[in-house]
Amino acid sequence: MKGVLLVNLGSPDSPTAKDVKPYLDEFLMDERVIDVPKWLRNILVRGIILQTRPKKSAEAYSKIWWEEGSPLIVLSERFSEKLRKHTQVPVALGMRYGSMTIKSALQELKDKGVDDVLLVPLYPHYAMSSFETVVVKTLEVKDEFFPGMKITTLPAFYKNLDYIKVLSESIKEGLKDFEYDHLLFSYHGIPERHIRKSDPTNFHCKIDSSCCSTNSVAHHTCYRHQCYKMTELVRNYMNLPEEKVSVSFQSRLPNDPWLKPYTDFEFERFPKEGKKKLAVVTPAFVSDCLETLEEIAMEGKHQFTEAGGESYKHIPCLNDNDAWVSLMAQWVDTWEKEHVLPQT
Ligand SMILES: C=CC1=C(C)c2cc3[nH]c(cc4nc(cc5[nH]c(cc1n2)c(C)c5CCC(=O)O)C(CCC(=O)O)=C4C)c(C)c3C=C
Ligand SMILES: [Fe+2]
Ligand SMILES: [Fe+2]
Repeated sequence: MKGVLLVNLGSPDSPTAKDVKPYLDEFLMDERVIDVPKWLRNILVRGIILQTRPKKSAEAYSKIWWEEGSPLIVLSERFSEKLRKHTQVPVALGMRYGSMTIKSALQELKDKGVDDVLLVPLYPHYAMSSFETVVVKTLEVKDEFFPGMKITTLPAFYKNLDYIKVLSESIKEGLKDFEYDHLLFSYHGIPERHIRKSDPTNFHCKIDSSCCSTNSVAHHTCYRHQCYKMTELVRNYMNLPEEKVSVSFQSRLPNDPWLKPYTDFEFERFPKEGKKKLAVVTPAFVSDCLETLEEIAMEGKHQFTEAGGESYKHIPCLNDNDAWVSLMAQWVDTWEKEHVLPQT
């Protein structure tokens, strides 16, 4: 029998340093997130980052935490609940890190008689630190605890035209009562090194202005290409002029070069260039989370207005948007009945 496993990133159990620390430990000790030899990762994460970050992160989480819990978890649960109403196929939700594990979600499916699973990493783009680590972890859990299960993965859907339509329509809705002179697509950043590591040709991705727009097999795993492609497709769908839209990358850790331009630098730059009414969309995330609600909606607004900006709006992620739920249900049903995955 077929079933669906949705997997998102995860959150700490509460916005306290005590709960944030083990969560960040699991997250940052992932070899696909901090991709250095284990002994060095130990020093960097446990010896340096975890000495100070949990307190700082807990303060940030406190600002966005809801009565029902972490926004990312609550919104992912709302999405799963709605999806269950739209499809006959059993749906379970797990998180890559934290206490809502992939193992318990697979167990939930197994208890319902499921042995053929569609794995849906809740990320529109491929990156080794997001999409790939979900796939690898799920296969590890399956091999160890559910060896009889079959797992099929839904590919990254960043350029699926139905998804582009749903995303664009939700952006249009978010912009309805807001006059803007620039629309910024702020994607989660990754270290530049990750792009080179994920390049199967070993030479295509130079992270210059041209590689991501020159056709290559590398694009299947090039996060940067996929972010620019998604932006272009949304811009075309919305019929916006090229100069009214741009891309940036947010949320970096110190010491490494990460994908540029950096979102916080753009917030400082835009007002000086006369872009004083800014709308920001965060399409690397399907659900609002710390990175959108605190870093963009709160901190970003502060940075932009301090730099001379006049008006600012963060457009929410798709969350449990009805059209998004229906599209996922359509993908699930097509896979269940026709064994076909969506075109990407
Ligand atoms: C090396 C560090 C990190 C990489 C690489 C990275 C990639 C990456 N992350 C997401 C999605 C999310 N990240 C979130 C929080 C978050 N991310 C990092 C570090 C890396 N992410 C940290 C340290 C944190 C924790 C918060 C903090 O201390 O600042 C979240 C939000 C989680 C929540 O509970 O709300 C999401 C979502 C993607 C998609 C990605 C690669 C493309
Ligand atoms: Fe992250
Ligand atoms: Fe590229």
